[in-house]
Amino acid sequence: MSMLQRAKAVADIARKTQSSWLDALRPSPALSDLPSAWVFLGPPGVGKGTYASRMASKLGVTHIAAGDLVRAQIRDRTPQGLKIASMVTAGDLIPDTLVLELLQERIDIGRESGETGCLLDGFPRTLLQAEALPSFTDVQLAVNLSLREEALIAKCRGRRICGVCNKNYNVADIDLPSTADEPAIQMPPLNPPATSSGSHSCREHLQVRLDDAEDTIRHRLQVYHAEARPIEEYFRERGQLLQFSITGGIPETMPRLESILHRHSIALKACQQSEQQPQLQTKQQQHHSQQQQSSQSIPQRQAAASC
Ligand SMILES: Nc1ncnc2c1ncn2[C@@H]1O[C@H](COP(=O)(O)OP(=O)(O)O)[C@@H](O)[C@H]1O
Repeated sequence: MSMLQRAKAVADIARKTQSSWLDALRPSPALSDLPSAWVFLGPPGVGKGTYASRMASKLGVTHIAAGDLVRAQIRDRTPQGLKIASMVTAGDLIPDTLVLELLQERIDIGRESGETGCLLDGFPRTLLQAEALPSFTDVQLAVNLSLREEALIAKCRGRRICGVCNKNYNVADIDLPSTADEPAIQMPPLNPPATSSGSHSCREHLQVRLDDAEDTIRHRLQVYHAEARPIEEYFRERGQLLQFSITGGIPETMPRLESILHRHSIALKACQQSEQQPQLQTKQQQHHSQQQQSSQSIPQRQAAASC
């Protein structure tokens, strides 16, 4: 085999391995005709949008950010947008009925264009929203991101958005030592590229969100803490809650998140398959699978619990 042939063979194997890895990672096909969904929970500034959007583009599924749907209404000065602008600027939540309407509309448009799965971020934010979610998506997993409070505030203050393409950047350079109860955190800034990629240079269009003023950030965190517990409980009771603590920047966090989601997805798919053939499982097999479950990781056990 020539050097070139060998290189091609290696590249082929790498491509196949990568695509089967991605296939396993993708949200499972929904059991109903609703789109399957993973939701990304967590406080303002934790990086829900960053990780959900990167994960979605990696998996080829849609990323839907509730905050973007809300801001589009304000930007387009729709009747709803005019009603909610001051609530958003003050850091308050907008009414459940309105956010549910916006999400339902977005999911319907996606279904018409053939979308079968999505990663949601910034939704649900109240228990009522969590309870309403199964009427329009097949929720399979809730990834609950967490990060030290000082880092959350620094990240919200450092957030910059490109006014042209809506891409998120962050100028905060976070380096917090560990404390008795908290891990050290190191997060370098995420600056826009120095050169323009395509039609514009993000560097020239960076904007600060009105609700990223320090007082408003603290208020948003209070609002988050007031609503978060019951939502986490809701998903925990269903075996769908996956806790994920962030301690570093994107290059360190993304592979860790991918690998935990990968394990979770495999377990969930195995679970769905066994659900489709429950009658084939003998008592002996059940005993064997119980033994295996006790050595699974937390997400695998959660997935098993949810099936
Ligand atoms: N699910 C939701 N329910 C109610 N209000 C929402 C929801 N999602 C977004 N909003 C409104 O949009 C604002 C911005 O949301 P988002 O972009 O997700 O920011 P962050 O997660 O940084 O607070 C929120 O402070 C709130 O006013």
